[in-house]
Amino acid sequence: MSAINKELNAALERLAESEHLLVALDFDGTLAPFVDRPEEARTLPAARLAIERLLEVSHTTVAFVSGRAVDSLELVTENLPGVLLVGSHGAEYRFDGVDAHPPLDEQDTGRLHALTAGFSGFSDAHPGARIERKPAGFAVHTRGLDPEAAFLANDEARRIVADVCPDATVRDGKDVLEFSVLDATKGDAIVHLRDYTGATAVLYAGDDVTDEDAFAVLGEPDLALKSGEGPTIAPFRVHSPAEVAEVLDSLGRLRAATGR
Ligand SMILES: O=P(O)(O)OC[C@H]1O[C@H](O[C@H]2O[C@H](CO)[C@@H](O)[C@H](O)[C@H]2O)[C@H](O)[C@@H](O)[C@@H]1O
Repeated sequence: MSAINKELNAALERLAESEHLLVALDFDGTLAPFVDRPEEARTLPAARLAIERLLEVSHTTVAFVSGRAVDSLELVTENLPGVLLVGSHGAEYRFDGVDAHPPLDEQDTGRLHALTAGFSGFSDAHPGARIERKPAGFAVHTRGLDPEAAFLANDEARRIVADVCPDATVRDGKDVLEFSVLDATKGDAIVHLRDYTGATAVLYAGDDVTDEDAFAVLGEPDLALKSGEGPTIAPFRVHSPAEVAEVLDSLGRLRAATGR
């Protein structure tokens, strides 16, 4: 059965007619199924093919908007030329080969050092919990741990941060707890991307709580698509990265059929 119902199909048809379309996509859980080791995640082949087709259509821009550091995002998305990259939940940009790094001032740098020092013995105390470093913070991964070990790791991580950097931005994700000295959001990223590309309409697809910030800045000409379970303000929902790929494929075909 198709993931695209009548209402979603009508919304895609409308979107395909827009003058300049921005297709902005979260990565983990949206384009790529979850795996235990973040560096091993990859875009589903069907999604990659659909994105490559969208990239061939004129007046169409594709962007990946992720919580990952931009280097990690580029690695796991296997360097698709022409795609704009946003990392660290909106704090890092790599557009057309040009990087904009987080503007860490002296105070932020001090807070980042305090966080790093605070977590120095963490991995030894919590075997199996993995630390992923990012330019403005890091993530504590607990995927694969038994629930009690995950609870203890998260509990201690929160306690350390409350002690050494109480005003850090804390994000609770899917088997991951993240800390950052910056507070950029994916909503900021969409505002910036819309401005940079001159897009007249945006499709944003995402699966996690941080994607709600992106959905929140979408308006009448746009389309918000939630992937998977959980509460959302997005009016449309599909159930898996495979279904996101189906939507992207359909959008690409509709857009190409407009003669662009
Ligand atoms: O905004 P996203 O692109 O969805 O990134 C959110 C976080 O995704 C990654 O972690 C998640 O995916 C991992 C690989 O499948 C999985 O092992 C982990 O449990 C998930 O939480 C990434 O490693 C984080 O840095 C991102 O912030």
